[in-house]
Amino acid sequence: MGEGEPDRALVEVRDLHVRFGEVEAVGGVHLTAYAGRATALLGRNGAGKSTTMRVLAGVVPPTSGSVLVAGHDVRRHPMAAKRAVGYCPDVGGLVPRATPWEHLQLAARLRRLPTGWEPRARDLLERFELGDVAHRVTAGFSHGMGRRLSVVLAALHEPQVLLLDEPFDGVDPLGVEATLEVVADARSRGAAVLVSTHLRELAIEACSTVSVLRGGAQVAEMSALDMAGEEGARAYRSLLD
Ligand SMILES: Nc1ncnc2c1ncn2[C@@H]1O[C@H](COP(=O)(O)OP(=O)(O)OP(=O)(O)O)[C@@H](O)[C@H]1O
Repeated sequence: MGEGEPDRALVEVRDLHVRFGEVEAVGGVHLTAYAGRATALLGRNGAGKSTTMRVLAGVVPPTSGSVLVAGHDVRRHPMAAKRAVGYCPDVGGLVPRATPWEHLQLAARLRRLPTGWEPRARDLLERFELGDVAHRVTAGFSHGMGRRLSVVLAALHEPQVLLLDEPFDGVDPLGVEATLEVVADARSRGAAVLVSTHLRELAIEACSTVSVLRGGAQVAEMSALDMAGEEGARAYRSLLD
């Protein structure tokens, strides 16, 4: 892709505020995510992680602040920003009456992927152990199967910016491993990855940087290694109170 040079910022969020009526969901987030790196968003329920992700995915507009995705302002150039992103939402996003293969076909059409995307799609389905259910409607899928398919759909077009909101939630160890591989692959081809999760240990495994949100604002940004072990757990706990 050629975007792999180190230290190239692919996500630049400055003083992001998002209001829903009386509720301030995000109140001053600053965040930079770089090519070839993965950043974890950690924080308690309601800290503003998913809302921040939704703004980056172009699903929710920012109330104020500046948000650049792959150099595109999400307000002024929403389509260009969206094209750069692959997004696994925390909930929803799947059509119950459609099969995984139909989801992939639709994603390929919407993304205008050139012919020849099918082998990668099949490979992703196999890696996430969804090959056997590729032609079964998703209505009967377990929560973890739905999570795995959402990661596959986010990764299919090899986006410059990969946004994974709670990708490990309810996912079994093989699914976790496949997700970690998708994160590693994205990093190695020069994408920036953002992972929102409650699982500190997996955040450390998947990411090099951790950003901690509290009450809609960022309260810390640190190396993932500083979050490791008992000392890291204590440091994280102290940021949540
Ligand atoms: N559409 C909405 N309308 C009203 N309030 C909202 C909306 N979306 C989010 N909020 C509120 O904004 C705050 C931040 O929510 P958000 O989902 O971003 O948090 P989160 O860190 O992802 O939480 P969790 O870990 O529980 O997923 C919460 O108080 C939530 O109730």
